[in-house]
Amino acid sequence: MVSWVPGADASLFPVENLPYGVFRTAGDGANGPADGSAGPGGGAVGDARDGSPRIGAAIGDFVVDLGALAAGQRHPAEPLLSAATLNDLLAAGPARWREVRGWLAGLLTDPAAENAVRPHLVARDTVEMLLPFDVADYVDFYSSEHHATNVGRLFRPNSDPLPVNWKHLPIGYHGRSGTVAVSRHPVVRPQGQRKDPSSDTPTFGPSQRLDVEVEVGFVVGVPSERSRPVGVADFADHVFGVCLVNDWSARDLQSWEYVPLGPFLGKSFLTSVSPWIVPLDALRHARVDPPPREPEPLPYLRDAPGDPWGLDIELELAINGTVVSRPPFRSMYWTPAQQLAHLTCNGASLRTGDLFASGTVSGPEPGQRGSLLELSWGGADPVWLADGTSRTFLADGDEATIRAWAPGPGGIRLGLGEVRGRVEPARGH
Ligand SMILES: O=C(O)/C=C/C(=O)CC(=O)CC(=O)O
Ligand SMILES: [Ca+2]
Ligand SMILES: [Mg+2]
Repeated sequence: MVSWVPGADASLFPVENLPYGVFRTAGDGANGPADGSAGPGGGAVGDARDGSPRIGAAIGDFVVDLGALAAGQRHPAEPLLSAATLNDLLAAGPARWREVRGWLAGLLTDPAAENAVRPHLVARDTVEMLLPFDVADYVDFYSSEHHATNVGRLFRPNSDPLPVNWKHLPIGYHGRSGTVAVSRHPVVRPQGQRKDPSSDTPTFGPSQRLDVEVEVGFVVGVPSERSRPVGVADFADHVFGVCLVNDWSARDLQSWEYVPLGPFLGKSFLTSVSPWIVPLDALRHARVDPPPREPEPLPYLRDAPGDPWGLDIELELAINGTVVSRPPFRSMYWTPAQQLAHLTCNGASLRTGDLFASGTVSGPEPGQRGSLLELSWGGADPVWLADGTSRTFLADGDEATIRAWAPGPGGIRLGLGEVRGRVEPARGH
C-alpha cells in the first residue's frame, strides 16, 4: 500500500502497521509551567487539548489524532477514539477493530483525503507517550525453553533444569498490574531482603543484581465469562494486540524470596511496556509454526488445527546503546494462544485490559539470551559495552532498551517500537 504521508512507506510504521497508543502534547498537563500559570491552551503554539491524553495511531514520523479525525469525519467509532485510554476500543471487539483499521488505512492511502487528515497529524518526536490502557490483571509466563533451562541451571544447580511440569503446561505467575508503566518511566533501584550465600542471615538494602527481562506482551480486549474457558482457537476473538515488555527483576531479592510461592517483590516494583500496541491484524505475516512440542500437550492446549500462533518477532536488547542480545520470539515453546487457554482453563475470566507477557525470550545461542542473569551467566562472565566498561547486572544510570520488528506483507518490516528505562539510585530507608 502507498500512503501520502511523507516517509511513511519506507518507515517501520507504514500503513500496514498502524499501532495504537495514547499521547499528549506539551502544555499545562505535560511540560508546561509547574505553577500552572498558563491556562488551558496557554502559550504561543498552544492547542486547547495540550496536556490531555489522546488516542493516536503511528504513521511514519507522525501520530494521527484519532479522536479529532473521527469527529471531523463523523465516524461512528468517535466516542471510542475520543477516550483517554484504549480500553473502550479494546472492549469493542474484532469486527470494530477491523473496521476502524480499514477506515484509517483508507484515509491514509487516499490522496483525496490528505487535506482532511493532515491537520490531525502531530510529529511523533514532539509528543509524550502515556500508558495506553488501564491494566486490569497482569500475568507473566515462563515459556522459553532456553530461558527456563538457563535459569534452572543457575538457580537450581542440583536439580533438573526444567521442572517436571514445564512441558505439560505454560507456567506463569500473577504480577502486579498497578506497577505496570509506560516506556521511559524511571527505574528506581528496588530495596529488599537478600541473603548472601556465604551468610546465614538476610540483610536489607538496594538490590545488587538488578536485571532486565526481554518479553512480548499480549493485550486482552474482549472479556470472557467466568467459568467459560477460552479455547486456543478463540485467541483472536479476545486479544487485541501486542506490546513489548521489560519485566525488571531484582535477582538477589528473587532468589531469596521465591520458594515456594514464586516471584513476588523481586519483580513487582516495576514492569515497563512499549507505548504502541500493534494489532494482531498487522502481524498476519509474522505467524509461524511453533517448535515441535514433545510430549504432546493435553487436548485443551493443542494448537488449533491450521491456526497456530507462533510469531516471528525479532527482538533486540541494548544497554547504553550497545546491542547485547537478539532474542528470537519464534523459538518460544508455548504460544500466546496456549497461554490464554491455560490462563482460563479453570474458569478464571478475562477483563478488558488484562495483560499477559510471554516470559523472558531467550534463543538457543548465547547472543540470544533475554536477561543479564543469563548473558553474564549468573554474574560470572561480564557483558562488554561499546564504551569499554562491562556489566554483570545494571548500574545506576544505565539505560536498557528493547526494540522489535516483525515481517509485514511483501517483505516489508513492521516496527513494534521500543520500551526503555534508565536506572536511578535507590530511595528511602
Ligand atoms: O526459574 C525461576 O525460578 C524464575 C524465573 C523467572 O525469572 C520468572 C519469570 O519472570 C518468568 C520469565 O520471565 O520467563
Ligand atoms: Ca518475566
Ligand atoms: Mg516486573
